Amino acid sequence: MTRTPVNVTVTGAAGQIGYALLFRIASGHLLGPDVPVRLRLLEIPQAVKAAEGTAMELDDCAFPLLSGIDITDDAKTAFDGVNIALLVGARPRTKGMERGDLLEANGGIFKPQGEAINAGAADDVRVLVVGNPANTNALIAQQHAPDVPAERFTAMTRLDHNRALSQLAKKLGVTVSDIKKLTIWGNHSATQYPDLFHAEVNGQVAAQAVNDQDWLENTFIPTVAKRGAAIIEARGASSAASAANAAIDHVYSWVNGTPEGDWTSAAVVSDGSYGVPEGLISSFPVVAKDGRYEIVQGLEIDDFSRARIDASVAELVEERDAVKALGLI
Ligand SMILES: NC(=O)C1=CN([C@@H]2O[C@H](COP(=O)(O)OP(=O)(O)OC[C@H]3O[C@@H](n4cnc5c(N)ncnc54)[C@H](O)[C@@H]3O)[C@@H](O)[C@H]2O)C=CC1
Ligand SMILES: O=C([O-])CC(=O)C(=O)O
Repeated sequence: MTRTPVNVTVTGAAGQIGYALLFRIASGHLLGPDVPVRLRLLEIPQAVKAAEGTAMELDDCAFPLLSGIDITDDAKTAFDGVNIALLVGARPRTKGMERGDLLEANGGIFKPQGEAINAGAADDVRVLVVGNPANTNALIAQQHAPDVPAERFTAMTRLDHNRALSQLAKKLGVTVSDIKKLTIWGNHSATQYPDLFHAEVNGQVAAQAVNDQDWLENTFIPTVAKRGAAIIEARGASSAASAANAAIDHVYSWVNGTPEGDWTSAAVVSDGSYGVPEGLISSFPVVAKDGRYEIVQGLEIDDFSRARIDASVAELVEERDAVKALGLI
């Protein structure tokens, strides 16, 4: 293998998503079957030993594409020369914690990580934030990386997108490959809006193919939007393998492009499209071309969709204002 390895940094590497993610990165699913990778694992000091255990297992897989693993508890070291940064580690909400406390605790993580990316990342760095609240954590990191083009900071709504594909495919008795142009709008939270009015199923508008407004409004949207909580309820732990899978999908699409005639969903920095305030990191329909995510333009938004997009964006504005008030951005 003569190609220079791509430096991939994973934060929260010893966590449950990290465990589901690292083996797939090392086996070539993140970037492609001919791209060697070098892994950097960032953890808090107490979890470095567990990350070392995962690294031992990665060694034991003898992945031909894995050219090395470094483990550190220092953000500067972790992001030095990084090409792909997967920010998974975050402070989970614990009992009695208010939303503001959670935002503040995560500010303490994503501010220094943004600064470290600004200081040392490779010119082509691409950042995906998975750790919740993902959109606002991405905003905090992005705001502390002024030398990195803002478009390189994204947050993950691909899991919501994949969840919506599966729910719709089941309802219509089709396969997920029959569905195109599905969109998740807004925040990765229960206010998100999975949109079937622009989606197509074998060429027909998905909402028409469903032809059941009650299902769309009272079953489909809440099932997708509250799926994270349903998984926690069923599994006793939050989504891990499906979240890792979505992170792989997000980066793979970003680097390798979305198929002609289709798009996907990602939370990207708003340029003001669809009335989403400029600078917010909000989910949109996006195509990936030449290594860039671009917001799909020109979709007509009816009143039903408008109200739901606006509600989710309003929540993002609130989160942004809260982290601003805390001095985190
Ligand atoms: N955007 C999305 O669709 C989804 C997001 N998530 C979020 O992903 C995050 C990770 O989930 P899990 O892996 O299940 O959590 P986990 O608790 O199993 O692992 C998190 C890891 O992050 C580490 N960590 C904490 N602070 C860190 C720091 N400053 N630097 C580096 N590492 C740090 C912890 O030591 C821990 O090992 C959570 O915030 C979760 O809510 C989960 C599922 C889907
Ligand atoms: O809901 C959670 O805490 C985890 C999450 O983000 C998801 O599964 O979508």
